[in-house]
Amino acid sequence: MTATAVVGIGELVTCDGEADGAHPGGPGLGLRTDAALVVEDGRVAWIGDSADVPDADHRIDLEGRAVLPGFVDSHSHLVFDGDRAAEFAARMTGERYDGGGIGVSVGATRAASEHRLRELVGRRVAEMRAQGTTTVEIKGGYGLTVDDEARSLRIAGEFTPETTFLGAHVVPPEARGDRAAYVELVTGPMLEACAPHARWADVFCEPNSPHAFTEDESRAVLTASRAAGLELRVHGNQLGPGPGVRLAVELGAASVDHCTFLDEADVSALVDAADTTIATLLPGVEFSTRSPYPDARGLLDAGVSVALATDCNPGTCYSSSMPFVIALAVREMGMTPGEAVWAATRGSAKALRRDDVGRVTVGGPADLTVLEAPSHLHLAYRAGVPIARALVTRSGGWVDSPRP
Ligand SMILES: N=CN[C@@H](CCC(=O)O)C(=O)O
Ligand SMILES: [Zn+2]
Repeated sequence: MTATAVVGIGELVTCDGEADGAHPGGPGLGLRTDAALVVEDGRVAWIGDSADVPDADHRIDLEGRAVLPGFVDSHSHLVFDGDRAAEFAARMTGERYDGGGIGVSVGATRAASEHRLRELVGRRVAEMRAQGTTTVEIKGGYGLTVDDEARSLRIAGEFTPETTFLGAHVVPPEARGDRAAYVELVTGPMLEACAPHARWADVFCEPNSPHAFTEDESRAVLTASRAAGLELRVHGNQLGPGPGVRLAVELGAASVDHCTFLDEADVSALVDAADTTIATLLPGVEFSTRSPYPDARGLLDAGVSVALATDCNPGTCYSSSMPFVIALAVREMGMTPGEAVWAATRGSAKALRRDDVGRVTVGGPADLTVLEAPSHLHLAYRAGVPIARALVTRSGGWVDSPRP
């Protein structure tokens, strides 16, 4: 067994401390200054003051830098080919997003070779890790045939155990004449082919898009997926008010993502379900679609469990950066820097029903992010500056990344 002492940590954020308001009614940021930890075979073996650190085989002196739990990005769509930058540019001059561009990515993804898709996903995952993300969820959803969805999930599974079946992303162009037949395909042969490669099932439940799925269609996909052994997550209330949040809570989904347009009943459903269903906010989407931001402040004050993720995808947010998301959460959604860090680590881990990642704890994996800065406040303060990187990672099959 090899032990590495990491000393000189100016600020250690464990997200495993006494309640301090970083999360409604839950553990707090657990801040320690002048801290050290010992890592043995990829796990945290000791946490304490730098002055008390035990002997170890190796020693890394971080010279006052801050250390956080590795970011947990619980919502991404990394398996795609094609470019939709022109769609983004059109939105910046007033075009509305309605999900129609997903068909463009579907065409390019179907046409790509397996080798190329694997390379694209690998590059995107590396980009995430270089910005401090150590756990990632990856959805399919740009294949939309039995074979193309199974292929996407097989590739995603090479990078993470958190893979999500999203055959119900949109109704593909060739199926538009018969939506019911497409839902039957998704709940039948496509689910059967994909379930062995997925932990989760998701659906784009959105009555405000002609391309996405109604409440009844979404319920059919989610209940069939649950019966096939998958756990549930939902894209809900992204483009306008709708049934997504209530459906997610009714079915005990782990997370309902976007939550941009909520009414009082949605918020109270999320408060009641705070231990089960996390509201995952994706402010990079509002940035990239020029939409109003979700009311994170109101949700936290009401007692909703909130997570943050990138939603990295070619349409609504082609950013893989959790630090960018944290900066938006602080600047645009009224979250404190501490709340935003908690939501991007422990909160996002909860959205994946993971208790091992998203916190720094003795016995847990040494999935750590180190900042080129003395405190977590700098993530929002130095927006756009690449100060975060993964230090040591083990979860999801990722390997060690070098010390800074
Ligand atoms: N809304 C559904 N899916 C993605 C967008 C996908 C796309 O436009 O390519 C999202 O989470 O925003
Ligand atoms: Zn999404």
